[in-house]
Amino acid sequence: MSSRRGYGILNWFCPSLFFCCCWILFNAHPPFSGVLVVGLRYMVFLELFLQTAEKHFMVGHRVTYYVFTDRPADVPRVPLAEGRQLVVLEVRKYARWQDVSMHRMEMISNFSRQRFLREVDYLVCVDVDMKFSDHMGVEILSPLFGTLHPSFYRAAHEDFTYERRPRSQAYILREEGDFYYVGGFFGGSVVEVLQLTTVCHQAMVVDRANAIEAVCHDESHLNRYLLYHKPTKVLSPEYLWDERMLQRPPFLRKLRYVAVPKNHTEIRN
Ligand SMILES: CC(=O)N[C@H]1[C@@H](OP(=O)(O)OP(=O)(O)OC[C@H]2O[C@@H](n3ccc(=O)[nH]c3=O)[C@H](O)[C@@H]2O)O[C@H](CO)[C@H](O)[C@@H]1O
Ligand SMILES: [Mn+2]
Repeated sequence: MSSRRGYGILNWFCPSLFFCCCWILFNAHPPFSGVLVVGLRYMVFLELFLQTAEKHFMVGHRVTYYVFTDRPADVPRVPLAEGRQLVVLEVRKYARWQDVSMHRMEMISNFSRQRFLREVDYLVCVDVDMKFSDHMGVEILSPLFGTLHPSFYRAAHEDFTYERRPRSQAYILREEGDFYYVGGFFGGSVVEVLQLTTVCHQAMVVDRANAIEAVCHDESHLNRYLLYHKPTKVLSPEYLWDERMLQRPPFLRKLRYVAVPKNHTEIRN
């Protein structure tokens, strides 16, 4: 693997307020990672996210966590290993959780152009309401990678929850589709992530103008993009799992990044 400046992970979360966060990893071959935390309620996830990332994520590499948030003062101080740093990037908030989630594409696109292109080689974009629970290293890195959604890795493509209304820019025909990718874990080189997030954001702008919102929001647009721009690596659901919703099948020996239980109604409203 050759990389000039780093790998990156982006993870985000935001509830009623807007807060987001990213990470960057710098090393001889540095990665970058990012998280979005918008809103006070999603801020409760950030500490465990950072603590477990320090334990499992790109250990031994130089990492920058970019935290996008509307509440910079509330970002927890978590001790970071040498060569790892946290950068807080202030962003605006949106009233609806769906808008917070969808606007991640716009934020990553803008910050990629403004600074990530210069600062890191790879971006990893992840949900913040999660924790790392096993090793996650440079094996995930590739020019463009997506992750199989843990609820759909065994499903037939006709049953994927793709957007099926032709009026939406995220529309996918019944007979099309390779995989159903999860919205909470994707990434790649900064150039590829810039392209992906720009296209997805523009598609959401068109949808809004046409008064339609894709069924799974940014995840629907991510799926449409990855159908026509094939990822160079597809990660198994080991890389994003939800133990509350799903029983771990015996062939999945490790769960590396798992959902932290949350009360959806309470946290989102
Ligand atoms: C694991 C998984 O399947 N994740 C996807 C799923 O999200 P979830 O159903 O897990 O939604 P969620 O509540 O985690 O929201 C997605 C993310 O947006 C951020 N956030 C959201 C609201 C808010 O007020 N503040 C805030 O910071 C935060 O980083 C959060 O993790 O569906 C969403 C779209 O419907 C996105 O595609 C998510 O990536
Ligand atoms: Mn989530």
